[in-house]
Amino acid sequence: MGMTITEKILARAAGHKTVAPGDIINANVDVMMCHDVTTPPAISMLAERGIDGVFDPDRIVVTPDHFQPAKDIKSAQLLKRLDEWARRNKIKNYYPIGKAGVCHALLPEKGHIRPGEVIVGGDSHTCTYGALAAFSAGIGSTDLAAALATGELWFRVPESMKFVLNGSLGKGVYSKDIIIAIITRIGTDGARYRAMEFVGSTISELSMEARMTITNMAIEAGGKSGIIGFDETTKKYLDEHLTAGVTEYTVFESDPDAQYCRIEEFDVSALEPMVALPNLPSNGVAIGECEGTEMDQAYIGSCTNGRIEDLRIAAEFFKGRKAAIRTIVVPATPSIWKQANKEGLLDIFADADCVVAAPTCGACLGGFMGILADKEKCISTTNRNFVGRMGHPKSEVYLASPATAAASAVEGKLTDPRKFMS
Ligand SMILES: CC(C)[C@H](C(=O)O)[C@@H](O)C(=O)O
Ligand code: SF4
Repeated sequence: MGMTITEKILARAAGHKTVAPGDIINANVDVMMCHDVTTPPAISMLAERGIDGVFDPDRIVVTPDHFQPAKDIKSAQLLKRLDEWARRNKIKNYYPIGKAGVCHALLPEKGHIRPGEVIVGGDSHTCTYGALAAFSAGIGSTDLAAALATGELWFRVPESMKFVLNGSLGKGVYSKDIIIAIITRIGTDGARYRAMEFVGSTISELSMEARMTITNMAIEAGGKSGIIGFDETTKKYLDEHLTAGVTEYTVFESDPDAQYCRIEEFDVSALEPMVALPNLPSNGVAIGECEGTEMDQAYIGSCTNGRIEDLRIAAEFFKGRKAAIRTIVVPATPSIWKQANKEGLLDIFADADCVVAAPTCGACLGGFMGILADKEKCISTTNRNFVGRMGHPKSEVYLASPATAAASAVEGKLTDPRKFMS
């Protein structure tokens, strides 16, 4: 019987010829992503057992991102513990403040993600890296502690669910709209503990950055992981980014007779710009159904849509225009920030009265910056719009693409981006 790409990657990591959904395996972990929220507790758990060293420092990548620069004494303490631990363990892939960026944008950009590998991270959106044909899953601090100390982790092999996307995206419609539409169709538990495999002609046409927006939100449908097979676009991205460290990788692909627990087909050519209404990412509606709803704030950034392509798309809407509401733009990594500066995008944002901040998760999870007050509404390019996600429990978050967020910022209300596109 054939195997899916996910099963093949897990079989190899476990040293088995084959695996099947439901198997419990012990897998070798190739990369472990550590940030400032969930890693300090893992460090403490290990310390309580007299363990300070790590199994292999070269497999660990550390970047503070959620509360950096420190917003208060508590976050300063977390950053300090992470910093001291990373230095003590001589973790060469440590990105201290200044080099640090939003983890899921930084790791692919710096060449830490390779096809065929098993990657875990102490963050639910670690599924992002599956866009590069890797198995990648978010884990909690306890699992992270185990992986850091042993280099291995157990998994139950997930069933795979196939999403066949065909058709070309219309004007003003992006990969963010696709993933909001998918989650709206299957629900926030529609892919619970499953590997979401995205295939089809639409995927082939998408850039690597646009693909990462899709895999990033696999967890919002409950997915264990999201994955996209290797193609020319993957290769080109890797050629440009795998410049240091390990440059070899193994390409796996799903067999034609691989088993899927469910197959969902989408024709994206008729898709409209989507908005996920409060308070779930599955509350997607076409922009026409919510247009005109007044907003108080716009946020453009995060591991979902804070990459250079996203900023380029957003900047088009602000050229020669002003933001009608508070608008916060956060390039996800220092390189993205520098590139946006070089291309004049930061000037466009500043001239439009947007606030441009340094790379951080800050605003995305209501950590700091851009906290919403009672009853305030924010159009956001992020991945979650849960109750209180960006501030007051009575505030509201509307999820959309950078184009819809930027158009809405200019108008001060939910706006169809196609209005500004010729
Ligand atoms: C703080 C962190 C553990 C959390 C996550 O796991 O996703 C955060 O990144 C989020 O987006 O809510
Ligand atoms: S940008 Fe937002 S969603 Fe992504 S890791 Fe940071 S807090 Fe989580």
